[in-house]
Amino acid sequence: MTRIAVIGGGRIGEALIAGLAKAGHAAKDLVVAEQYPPRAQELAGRYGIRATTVADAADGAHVVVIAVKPADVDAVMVELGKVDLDGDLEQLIVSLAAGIPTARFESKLPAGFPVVRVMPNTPMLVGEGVSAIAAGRYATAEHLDTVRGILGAVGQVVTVPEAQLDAVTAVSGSGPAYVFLVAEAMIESGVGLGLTRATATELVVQTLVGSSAMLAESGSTANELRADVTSPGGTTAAAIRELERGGLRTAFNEALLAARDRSAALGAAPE
Ligand SMILES: NC(=O)C1=CN([C@@H]2O[C@H](COP(=O)(O)OP(=O)(O)OC[C@H]3O[C@@H](n4cnc5c(N)ncnc54)[C@H](OP(=O)(O)O)[C@@H]3O)[C@@H](O)[C@H]2O)C=CC1
Ligand SMILES: O=C(O)[C@@H]1CCC=N1
Repeated sequence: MTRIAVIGGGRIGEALIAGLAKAGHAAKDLVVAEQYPPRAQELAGRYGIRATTVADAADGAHVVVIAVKPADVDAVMVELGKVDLDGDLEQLIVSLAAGIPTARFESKLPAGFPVVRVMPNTPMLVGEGVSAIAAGRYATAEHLDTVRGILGAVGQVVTVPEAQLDAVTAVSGSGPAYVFLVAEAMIESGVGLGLTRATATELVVQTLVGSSAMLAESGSTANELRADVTSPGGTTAAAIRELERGGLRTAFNEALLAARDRSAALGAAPE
C-alpha cells in the first residue's frame, strides 16, 4: 500500500487522515508530522498512526502531503531539504496549500522532482470531499493516477490546469464554509420564528442533505430544482424575492472573487 506522510496535522491534515483511515488505508502506512506535540499525540492516539518529525515522516514515504498553512510551506521545504528524498521510491510531493504554485516547490527540490498541487475540501473527512488536482512540470500521468487513487478514496477528484486552482479554491476549497454559514443563518432564522434550536437544526440539516442528494442524483439543474419548489405566488417566491433584494448573487460573486484573489496573493513569491 502507498505509504503516505502528512506534514501538518491541522484541520485539513486530519480530514485527510480520517478519511483515509475510514476508507481502509492501513494505519501503518500513514504517518503525520505535526509541530505542536499535544496535537501530534492526539492524532497518533485517535488514528493509531505514527507521529514524528518532518524529516523522519518523509523518509521512506511514497507520497509526502504538505498540509501546512501557505506561510509555513517554505520552512517545511527547508526540513525536507535535509532528507535524502529517494528517487528509487518514486517519491511524490503533493501540496494542499492554497495558492502556492508547484514551481515554488520544484525550485526547492532536486531537479525533476514530481509535484502535484491539490485543492481538497473538508468533507473528505466523511468520504464526500471533492479535490481538484493539477500536475507540476515533472509530474507524469502515473503520478496523477497515484494522487487520484489516494483522494478518490475520500471523495471525487477532478483534474484541472494549475492556473485554475485559485478559482477552484474559491468554489470548493472554501465552499463548505459558505454552506455552513447558510446553515447557521437558516437555523438562527428558524429560532427567530419560534422553533426550538433542536427542531430548527434538524430541519435545516436534513434540508441541506436532501437538497444536495437531489442536486447530485436527479439529473436536473439547480435552477430547475429551485423552480420546482417555487409555486407561483407562493412562500418560496416571497422568500427568494427577499434574498435577491439582499443582493445574494452579487454577494456570492464578490465573495468568490475575493477568495480567488486571496489564493493568488497567498502564492505570491515572498519578499
Ligand atoms: N482547512 C481547509 O478547509 C483547507 C485547507 N487547505 C490548505 O491546507 C493547509 C492547512 O490548512 P489548515 O489545515 O486549515 O491549517 P491548520 O493551521 O489547521 O493546520 C496546519 C498545521 O500544520 C502545523 N505546522 C505548521 N508548520 C509545521 C511544520 N514545520 N511541521 C509540522 N507541522 C507544522 C500547524 O501547527 P501550528 O498550529 O502550531 O502552526 C498546524 O497544526 C493550508 O495551506 C490551506 O490552504 C486546503 C483546502 C481546504
Ligand atoms: O481558508 C483557507 O485559506 C483554506 C483554503 C481553502 C479552505 N481553507
